[in-house]
Amino acid sequence: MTIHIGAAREDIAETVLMPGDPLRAEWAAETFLSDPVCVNRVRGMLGFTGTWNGHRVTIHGSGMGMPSLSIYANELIRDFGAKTLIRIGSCGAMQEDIALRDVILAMTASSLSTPSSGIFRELNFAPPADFGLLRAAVDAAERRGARHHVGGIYSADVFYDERPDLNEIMVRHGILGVEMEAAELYNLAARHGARALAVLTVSDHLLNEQALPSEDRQSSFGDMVEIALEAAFA
Ligand SMILES: O=P(O)(O)O[C@H]1O[C@H](CO)[C@@H](O)[C@H]1O
Ligand SMILES: O=c1cc[nH]c(=O)[nH]1
Repeated sequence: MTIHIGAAREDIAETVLMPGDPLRAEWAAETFLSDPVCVNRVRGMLGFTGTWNGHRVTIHGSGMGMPSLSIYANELIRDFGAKTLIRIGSCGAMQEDIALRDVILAMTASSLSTPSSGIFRELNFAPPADFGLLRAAVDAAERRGARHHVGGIYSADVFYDERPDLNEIMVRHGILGVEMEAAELYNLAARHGARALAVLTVSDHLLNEQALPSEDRQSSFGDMVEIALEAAFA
C-alpha cells in the first residue's frame, strides 16, 4: 500500500496498462480482462487487476500530465514491482495522413520539459520506447489490420497550447501526435530498468480540428487496448 495506491503488493500485476482516464481503465478492464477486481480507488484513480489469455494484468489510471503519471508509475515500479508499463492514451494528430481513430505507436517522445528535467539538467535525454514491445505492437497492429503509424510524438505540459510556431516546427519534423504523459513514462522506465511503450489512439486532429466526443475517448478505443495486451505478452 502506498500513499496513492491502496492495494497490497500482490494485487498489482507485473504488466500494467495505463490510460490517463480512470474510467477508461474501468471500461478496458471490464471489456478485455477476465475476473477484473478493483484494486485501487484512492482519489478516484481506479486500478483493476484481472487476466488476459491467462496472464495477470493491471489496468491503472495515470491521470493527466506527466507529474500525475510520475506519481503512479514510480509507485507501480518501485513499490509494486511493475516491469512492463504500456500507456493506452488518446492523442491529437499532427500529420495530414493521420485520421481520427488511427493508432500511433510512439518510438520516441519529445518534450519541452518533463518531471525528470531537474535530474538530467543540461542533458537532452532521448526517451525511447522498449524496442521489443514496439516491434510486437507493430506486429499486433498489422495482424488486426488496424491503421497505425510508428514514429516520434510530443509529450506536452499543457493541453491549451499557446505556441503555434512550435506546432509548425513539430509538423515539419514529422512528429505524429501530441499527448501529455509518454516522455516521463519512458524516462522512468529507463531509470528503473522497466519496459515501456505508448500505444495511442487519435482523438482529435490539430490540422483540421476534427474531434471525437469524450464518451468515445473513454470507452471505444479497443484496438489500442488489444494491441497493448498482445505486445505485452508476445
Ligand atoms: O486520454 P488520455 O490517456 O488521458 O491522454 C490524453 O488526454 C488528456 C488530455 O485530454 C491527456 O492526459 C492526454 O495525454
Ligand atoms: O494531449 C492531448 C490529447 C489529445 N489531443 C490533444 O490535442 N492533446
